[in-house]
Amino acid sequence: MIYTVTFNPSIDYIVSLEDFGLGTVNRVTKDAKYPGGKGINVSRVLNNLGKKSKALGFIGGFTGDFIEEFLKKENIDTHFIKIYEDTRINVKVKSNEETEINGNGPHIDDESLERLFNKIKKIKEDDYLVLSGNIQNSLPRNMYSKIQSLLKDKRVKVIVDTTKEALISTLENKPFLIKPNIKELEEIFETNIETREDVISYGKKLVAMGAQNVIISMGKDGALLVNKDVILYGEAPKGESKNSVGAGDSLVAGFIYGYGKNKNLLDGFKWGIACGSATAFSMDLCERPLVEKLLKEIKILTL
Ligand SMILES: Nc1ncnc2c1ncn2[C@@H]1O[C@H](COP(=O)(O)OP(=O)(O)OP(=O)(O)O)[C@@H](O)[C@H]1O
Ligand SMILES: O=P(O)(O)OC[C@@]1(O)O[C@H](CO)[C@@H](O)[C@@H]1O
Repeated sequence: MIYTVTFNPSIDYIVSLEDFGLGTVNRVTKDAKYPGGKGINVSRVLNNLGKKSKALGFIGGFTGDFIEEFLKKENIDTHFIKIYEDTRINVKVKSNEETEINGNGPHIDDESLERLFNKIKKIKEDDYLVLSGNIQNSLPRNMYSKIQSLLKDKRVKVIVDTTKEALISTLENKPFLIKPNIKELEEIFETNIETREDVISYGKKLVAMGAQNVIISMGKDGALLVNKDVILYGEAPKGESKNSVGAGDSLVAGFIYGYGKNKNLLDGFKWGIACGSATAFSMDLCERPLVEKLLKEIKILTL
């Protein structure tokens, strides 16, 4: 079974405008609301590919209800812990450029946390666990590392997609996969990344620090996969970008789906890039027919 954990889900309120002006009233031409948060996006893409997962995390208030009902309608298995405060709303402005405004999110009390830990302890050998997205500021930065420790005696494949200390603290427990984008890689190493060689060299450092596999996603420039044996580069297909929100989560979902078929990294990488790009070319998260079409165009090079 694949479990996704979203500590800080959101309603993603997506607004399209002709020109976005600061300090003035902006009128939208189109808007939409989707359940968001990185783990939830992974569960939704897996579902679109025809693969079941269980979505775990914390939701609260009317915004939390919206998310749960939306996911139930899509037939996604949810096991959320209900908390007192409202789930956040993240605003995504699509105009000449994309601008995102992400909320802080609600407080998580100790009892709710304990309830999540108890669910996670039940995860079995050979299951997958996706720990994705921001953890509320009131919680310790090593929260994902603590969760890994709950499973240390089981061979669970842990996938981590988050930022800075929260990500770094998971490396000593040897996650199966981490997926920083370039900006996140720059933040981790407090540096500017200019060339593909830079990306590879920082990817190798993350492997030396404990990650079994590192996929660095690079938007329209595709992605690099680095582990102790190989360096693979996957070119992204060309197309009109409609939405980059969730492209990285789609890559993670595609990877798990493709890898899970024959435990083959190359297949995982191809499916990952196809799903990421299919989401970039869609208004919502990717659907299987476009993913299958793009899959035929993906070229992987061994560097
Ligand atoms: N404009 C684009 N054209 C083609 N493919 C794209 C484009 N943007 C993203 N992709 C695909 O999606 C993958 C993930 O994208 P990206 O690097 O933007 O992830 P991310 O920054 O983690 O996204 P997010 O945080 O919004 O989920 C890329 O590796 C690529 O395959
Ligand atoms: O604030 P976080 O947890 O870092 O990111 C949250 C978020 O931007 O990530 C998803 C896209 O990856 C969106 O659905 C959601 O709004």
